[in-house]
Amino acid sequence: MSKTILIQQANLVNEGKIQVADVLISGEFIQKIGQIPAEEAEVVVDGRGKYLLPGAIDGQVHFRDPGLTHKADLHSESRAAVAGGVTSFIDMPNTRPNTLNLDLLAEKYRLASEKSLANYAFLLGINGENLEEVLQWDTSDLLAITDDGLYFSGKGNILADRPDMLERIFSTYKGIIAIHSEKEEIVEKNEEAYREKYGDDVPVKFHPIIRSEQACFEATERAIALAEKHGARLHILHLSTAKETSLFRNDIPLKDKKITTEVSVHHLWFTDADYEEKGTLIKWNPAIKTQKDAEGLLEALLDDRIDLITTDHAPHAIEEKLKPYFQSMSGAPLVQHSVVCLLEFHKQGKISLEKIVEKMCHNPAILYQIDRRGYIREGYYADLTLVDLDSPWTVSKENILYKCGWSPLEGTTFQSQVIKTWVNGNLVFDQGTFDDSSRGMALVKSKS
Ligand SMILES: NC(=O)N[C@@H](CC(=O)O)C(=O)O
Repeated sequence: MSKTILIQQANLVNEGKIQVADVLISGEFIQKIGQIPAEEAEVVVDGRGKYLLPGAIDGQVHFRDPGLTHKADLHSESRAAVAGGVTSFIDMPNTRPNTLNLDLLAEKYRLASEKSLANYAFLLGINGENLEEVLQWDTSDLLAITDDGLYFSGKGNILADRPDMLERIFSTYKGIIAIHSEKEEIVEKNEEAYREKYGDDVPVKFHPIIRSEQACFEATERAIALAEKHGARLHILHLSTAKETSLFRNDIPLKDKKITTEVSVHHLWFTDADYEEKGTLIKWNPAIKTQKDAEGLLEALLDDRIDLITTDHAPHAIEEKLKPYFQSMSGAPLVQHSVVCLLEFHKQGKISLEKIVEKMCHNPAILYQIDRRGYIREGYYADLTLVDLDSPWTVSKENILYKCGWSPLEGTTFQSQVIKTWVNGNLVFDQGTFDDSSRGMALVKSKS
C-alpha cells in the first residue's frame, strides 16, 4: 500500500479558478482538498509558491509501439510525457502493423501495461478492408475510432479517395470519428508542380503551400457537411489554419457538441518563418503555416471554437528527418515540452493558466468521456503535476528524453519547469528522477 501524501499550500489551477489549498493523496486517489493537518499524511510536499495542475491528457500521440521502435517506444515516450506533466495519452493507429482490429488493439494495451509510466488509450484505424467489420462492432467500450489507418498506411487519404466510404462511416458509426483533414488530391497536384520545378529537393518553406490552406479547408468543410448530414460525432485532428476555425462553433458546451476540434502545440508555437532555421525538423502534416494562422488558432482556442490542445507527438530518427524534402518524414517529438510551451505563452500574457488547464486537462476528459481524470477533485485519480513558473531552463541534448534524442525546440529557454508528476497517486517524476517501476492504467470510459 502506497503512503499517504500531502501537497501543502500549492496554487491549485482547476475548474476556472486558482486557489491555495492542501491536497491529500491516498492510494490511487485524491482523498481530500482543503486545510489538512500535516499529521494526516506520511509524506509532506511543500507546494508553496508552486502551481498544481491536473496531469495533462494528450489526445494525439504516436508512440510507435509496436513495429517502429527504432523511433520511439511506449516506455521512452511515456517517461518523456510524465517529465512534461502529461499523465495520460491517446495513441494513434499508424504503428506496424496498423491497429485495424480488436486483437491488435488488445496487444497495444498489453504492451502499454508492461511499459508505460503514464495512463493510456489507443485508437483504431479504418481502411477499405476492415470498414464493414468495424461498423458491426459494439464500440461502446472504445474511447474513439479514427480513419487514420488508411491515410497512415500510405495508400492515400480516405477523405480524398473514398467519399463512398466516408458516407458509409458517417451514416453508420455512432462513436467519435477522428479525422486527419487534408485533401490529398490537392496536395498531390501541388507536389507534382513543385517536383517539376525543383526535383526531389524542394525547399521546405514550400511545405505549407504544397499542403495548402485550401487542402485543409476543403477537407474540413466536407467532413463537417457529412457529419451534419448524418448527425455523426466528428472530431477534426490538429487544425492548422485560421480559415478553418470559422467552421466551428462556440455557442454550445463541449459536452453537447457533435463537431469538435483541437490544435497541436507546434501550430501555435512555430510559423513559416521558422523553416529557414529549423528546415525539415519542423516538417509536419498538416504543415506549420503563417503567423496569421498561428494567431487565428490561438484566438479560436481562447474563444472556444477549438476545444483541445494536443501534441501530435510524432518522433522520427534524425536520419529520417534530415533528408531532401520528399524523403524527409513528417512529424516531430513534442510530448515532453507541450505544457511548458503553453506556460511560456502564459508568461507572455497570451493565455491564462485556467484556460491551459481547461484545454489540456478538463476538455480531453470531457471529449473522450474519461473516467475520473482531468480535474483536481476528491475521489478522482491523483494525476497531478507540480510546476514552478519561475525556473528557467534550456532544452538541450542532455535533458531531451525522447528515444530519437532530438527536439525541434533545442536551444529554447523556458521560464517554467515541471517539478513533480504523480500518476494514479505514484510520484513517477521528481526533479529529473523517475520511478521506472511504476505503470499507468488503461483509460476507462466514464459511466455518465
Ligand atoms: N503528423 C505528422 O506529420 N506525422 C505523423 C503522421 C501524420 O499525421 O501525417 C506520423 O506518424 O509521423
